[in-house]
Amino acid sequence: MSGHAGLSRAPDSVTEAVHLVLTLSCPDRAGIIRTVSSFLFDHGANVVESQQYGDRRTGTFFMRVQFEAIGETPLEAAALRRDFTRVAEAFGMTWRLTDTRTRHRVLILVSKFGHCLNDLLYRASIGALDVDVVAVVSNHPDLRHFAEQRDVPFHHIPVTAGTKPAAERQLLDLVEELDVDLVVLARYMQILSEDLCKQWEGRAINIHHSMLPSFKGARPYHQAYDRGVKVVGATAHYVTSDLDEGPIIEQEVARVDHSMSAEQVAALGRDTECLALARAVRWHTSNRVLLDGGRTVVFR
Ligand SMILES: Nc1nc2c(c(=O)[nH]1)N[C@@H](CN(C=O)c1ccc(C(=O)N[C@@H](CCC(=O)O)C(=O)O)cc1)CN2
Repeated sequence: MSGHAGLSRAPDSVTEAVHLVLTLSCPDRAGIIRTVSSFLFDHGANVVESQQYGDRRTGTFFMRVQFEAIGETPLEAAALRRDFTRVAEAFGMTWRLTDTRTRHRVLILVSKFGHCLNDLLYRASIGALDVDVVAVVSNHPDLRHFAEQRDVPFHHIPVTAGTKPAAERQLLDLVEELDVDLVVLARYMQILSEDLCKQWEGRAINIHHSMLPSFKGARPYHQAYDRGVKVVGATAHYVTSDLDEGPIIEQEVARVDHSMSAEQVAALGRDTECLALARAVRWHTSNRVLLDGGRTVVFR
């Protein structure tokens, strides 16, 4: 999994508009926006989109700037990165510079429920998600056809209590071998170890089938149905070692009522899972999600 703060892969086309994206966070102070915009102008860049947010709670400033070259002279990402390092150091910034033409390599983890997998594969196949799904991995064989019918390699890595460490080693090796940028847990029903969560920090997204923090853990739809909820929903969040506690990226809900069966409630919930997860993957792979402690800032 490429973890450096730069371009993860040389883009495969020079015909698209070259848009670079700079994301940053730092202690808030006056002059950040002026400094960044002057830097970009001085380096021949024209800003096409800029969003920023100052978190009064933590005194942290967040910014996402998307920019292109002014005129015909192409932008030099390496030179921009070298020169921006000085600016970043002066402001104590955590930052990343990426190219919108670089496609994230995504590995999808599933168990036996295939609705999110199918939705992600379809969206990727029609370009609604600008990602390359390089593999599907499951602890069960059931969903092999979903992957292979879309020409995506399927790897069956069974997991039992006794084999979990070896299975995670296999998974880690596959992620490294395929140079995966993002792991998506699309109803993967295995708890990842603390070590795996550390290695994939900020690069693994899970869909939980409830509106967290409500109904954590197992069988959340049944918990919600028994509680008599009037909305059912799903939460896409980054994976951490604290189950279902990772920073929330997106949530979606659907209205339910007393006349619906548990299966009807679950069916509506599954639709919200697909929506929440697809949005989270889209925003993450567009570098629109920034970590703000245990929360996120999403420049949608
Ligand atoms: N370290 C983390 N791992 C996982 C997370 C997470 O947030 N942190 N999210 C889960 C998904 N999930 C709920 O959304 C979930 C999955 C599995 C379990 C669970 O109890 N699994 C059992 C095995 C169950 C089985 O074999 O069918 C276990 O792993 O012992 C609870 C919640 C994905 N992983």
